[in-house]
Amino acid sequence: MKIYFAGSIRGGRSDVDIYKKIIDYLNTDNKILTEHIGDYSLSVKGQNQLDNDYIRNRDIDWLKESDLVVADTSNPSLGVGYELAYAEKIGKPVIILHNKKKSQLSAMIEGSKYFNDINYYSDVDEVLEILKRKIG
Ligand SMILES: O=c1[nH]c(=O)n([C@H]2C[C@H](O)[C@@H](COP(=O)(O)O)O2)cc1CO
Repeated sequence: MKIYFAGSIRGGRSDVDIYKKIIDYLNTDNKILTEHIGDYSLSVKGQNQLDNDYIRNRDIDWLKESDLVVADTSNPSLGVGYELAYAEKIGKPVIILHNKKKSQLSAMIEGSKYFNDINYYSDVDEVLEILKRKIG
């Protein structure tokens, strides 16, 4: 299955360690289209060697191509919010992962009936357990 993983870049990189573990776990039996999100060397500046319109159009193409969107919303990110709204608009299945110790999830996500697979976790073991249960 092709999975679009969404996680914060310019919104802040403090959760990169968790993104990397999620991506590595999911990549064993699936294809993660957005592996760069778990790259430790990618800073809060993002993929600055690329034009913003290139990044946006590439990511929307990947989102459309994916079978499933998995988003970590713990670190608020405009880009992740945009991707989630886009996924809702085109009817893509979405699994949301949210570290309850880190932040309160936006009402725009929690308040949308479309997002009916929101999973709260408190550490990396728990997030991997959730993915194992849901995806395998
Ligand atoms: O360089 C980038 N590359 C990229 O793929 N993105 C996408 C993927 C992430 O799921 C999301 C992160 O958005 P933000 O940078 O606003 O936190 O946007 C975002 C940026 C920078 O905004």
